[in-house]
Amino acid sequence: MKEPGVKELARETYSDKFQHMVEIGARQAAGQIDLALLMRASIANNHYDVPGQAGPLRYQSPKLARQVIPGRGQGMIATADIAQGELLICERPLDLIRPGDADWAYGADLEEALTQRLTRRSLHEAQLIEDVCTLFDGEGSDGPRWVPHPWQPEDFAVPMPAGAGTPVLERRLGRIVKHNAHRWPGCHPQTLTPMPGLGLWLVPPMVNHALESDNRPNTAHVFIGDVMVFRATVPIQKGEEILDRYSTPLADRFQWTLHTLAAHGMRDAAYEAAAVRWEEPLEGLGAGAISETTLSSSRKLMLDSLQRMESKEVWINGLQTVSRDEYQELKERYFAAAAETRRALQEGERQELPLAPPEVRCLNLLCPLSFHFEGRSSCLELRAELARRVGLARPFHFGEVKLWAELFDRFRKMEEAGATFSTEETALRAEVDRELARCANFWEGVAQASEAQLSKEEFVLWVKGSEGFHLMWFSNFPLSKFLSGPSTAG
Ligand SMILES: C[S@@+](CC[C@H](N)C(=O)[O-])C[C@H]1O[C@@H](n2cnc3c(N)ncnc32)[C@H](O)[C@@H]1O
Repeated sequence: MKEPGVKELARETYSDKFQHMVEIGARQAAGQIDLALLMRASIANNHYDVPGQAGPLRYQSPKLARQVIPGRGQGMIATADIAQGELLICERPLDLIRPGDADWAYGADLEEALTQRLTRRSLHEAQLIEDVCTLFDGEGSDGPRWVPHPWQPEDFAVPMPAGAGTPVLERRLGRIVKHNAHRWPGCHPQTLTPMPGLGLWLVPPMVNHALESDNRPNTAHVFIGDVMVFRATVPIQKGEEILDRYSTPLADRFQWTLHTLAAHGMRDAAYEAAAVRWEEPLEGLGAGAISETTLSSSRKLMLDSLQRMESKEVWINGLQTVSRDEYQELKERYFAAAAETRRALQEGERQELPLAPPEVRCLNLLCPLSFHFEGRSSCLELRAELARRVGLARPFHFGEVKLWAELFDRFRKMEEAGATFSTEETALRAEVDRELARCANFWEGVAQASEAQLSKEEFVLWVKGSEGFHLMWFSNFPLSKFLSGPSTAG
């Protein structure tokens, strides 16, 4: 008689639910993960996590392999060509500290709290600690560095990791957390105030950081509840390294990124040189790279105008400290500099950052100023410009997704409140719809909108639940003022 396979055995022996789990497991092992289902499940669970029935979720594409990369420890290499949009990693955390947990507190040292948790768990969870100890601990030797005690027949429990419960293991776990833990974008369920957590995943930390000299990252990630998902943002050829970036394209100071890198023991000469070019001091980092090039004249003009505006401390002293002429000048100079960047990107030149922190500051400042001087239409346009620039710099990054989703939400709320739209606003709304659909199709994993399972509204609900909308002035500007504010005439 033929031995039953796992599925048959499950069907005959266990409940329907167990069989369902086995089938989900089989599908997920092959990468057939229903991302729309996960997004819906995460919405239903208040974005906290996805229910266990959604599957075991430790998927790593068979086209990825760990390899030693000179100067970088280990990294992930493509062992076959990968198409844009392919799912690379989909995984639940090994551990995650979230708001509401006993050891979470606003402003608490979450790295320390996570280390303490892992130390406690190391006393009785050998598999967990074996997994954790495959991660980079900052000391340079490659590969797994934990050896279990050999099991003896007289042992009455599973083998404990060598050194479990000792300060030596605790210190090592601390180093592993420092180098591999990931900020988790949580928010208060009612107020949507950001309340980040900190987690440790197994496969995502194998992805190294793309330095400026590496070209742009070829992957991006999002969180669906507690699940971390990576997709290829461009086609990746066999042999290429999979690279993300440990920094946000929305950083409005070079320092942000430089400190993130420093925390990882890394420096990026090209990025430091860009900071020098854009006249930001490299505080606390010692001598940085010397920039051999200077800013192009259009960027220099934009920077001069921005610095003049910033010296007025507009965020403290109010928008009225800026004259209409000064506003117009900054806007024109921004668009002249941006046109140069777009041209260079189209021609494949990479002399300047695709989005520099002063440009982010400039757009963040122009957004309220445009409302003040020109009205709603212009303000929406400048917010969309930020989304476009983030999309150019880091396509499909969650920052881009969030900006389009927020604009979609804003337009919908304006419509619900009875707003009528100008011709420009109608055209902009169509662009927002298209861009949001592009982002949603990418993360849901469908080729075109007609195959999507989630409506745009559901997608936005998922995006909003993960961290909320909270980026600068626009996010906090009340809808009512947008309905009754300055007319769209200049
Ligand atoms: C999350 S781990 C990445 C995997 C790690 N390379 C390994 O061997 O397991 C992060 C650490 O990898 C190293 N790393 C990542 N990207 C790098 C890069 N572009 N250049 C040098 N080191 C890098 C840094 O030491 C960083 O703290």
